[in-house]
Amino acid sequence: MPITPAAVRVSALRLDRGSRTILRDIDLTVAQGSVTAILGPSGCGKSTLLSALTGELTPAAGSVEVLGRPVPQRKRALLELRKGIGVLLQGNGLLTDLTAAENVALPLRTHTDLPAEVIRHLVEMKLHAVGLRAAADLYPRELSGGMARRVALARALALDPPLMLYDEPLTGLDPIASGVIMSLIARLNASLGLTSLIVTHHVHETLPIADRAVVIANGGIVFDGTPAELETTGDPLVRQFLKGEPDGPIPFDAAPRTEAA
Ligand SMILES: Nc1ncnc2c1ncn2[C@@H]1O[C@H](COP(=O)(O)OP(=O)(O)OP(=O)(O)O)[C@@H](O)[C@H]1O
Repeated sequence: MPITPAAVRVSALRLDRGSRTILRDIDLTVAQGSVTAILGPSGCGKSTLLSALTGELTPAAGSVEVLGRPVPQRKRALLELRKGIGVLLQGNGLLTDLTAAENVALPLRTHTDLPAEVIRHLVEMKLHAVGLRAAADLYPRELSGGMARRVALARALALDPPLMLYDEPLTGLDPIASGVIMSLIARLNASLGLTSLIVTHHVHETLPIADRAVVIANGGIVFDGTPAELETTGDPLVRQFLKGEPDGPIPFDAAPRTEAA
């Protein structure tokens, strides 16, 4: 059987912010084609882990490989790698004076030399993929929260990245819009052959579409398994997180603080 390279391979990783160690001893291999939920209490370092994958944050120790190669330090090589990573942030980041179509076209205009007609066609395809072809000429202020998130998703997909990173994709959305976004993430992952990492607090909305759940707490990975294993784990720390209980092994009112070595 051919061995498929991992989409992400993190080994003995330590990430510091200033003099503080946020995460240590992180080992994580993400199979191509999978959907992984990265869960954990506020401030545990989920977004920090994503910053190491995009090369925004340089590891204090250990290694990070994305799409089969080490995350480079050099700016040019990093920009090249980032074209292969689609990022959807909770703030959407849509430019308010551009229409939905113009927002989706932006990465294509910036990073390719494609003729305007081809870009127009690609933008139509991306908006169609998120069910918003009819909204092409609307401005962000004319979109609902869920629609704006879908436009941002279409824009993140503009350059056909094989890896998608979602940072809190459901923040600010009502349950119906949340359901639409989650099923869209699952459908796009399957139909476009992507690999998706979803950082989220929304455990119950995310687990149904995830192949794997990783829980981060107290500076490291405290659970790594299938959603079914997560639901039945007896680990008190993980159970406390799942039930949202304030008292237990996770200090919910404070991020883990360990001084860098
Ligand atoms: N740019 C930064 N500079 C300094 N400290 C930072 C920076 N970004 C994050 N931190 C700190 O790193 C820790 C982890 O933050 P991070 O945003 O990764 O957590 P998170 O798990 O994604 O939290 P949340 O779920 O609330 O978004 C926090 O204590 C935060 O204050």
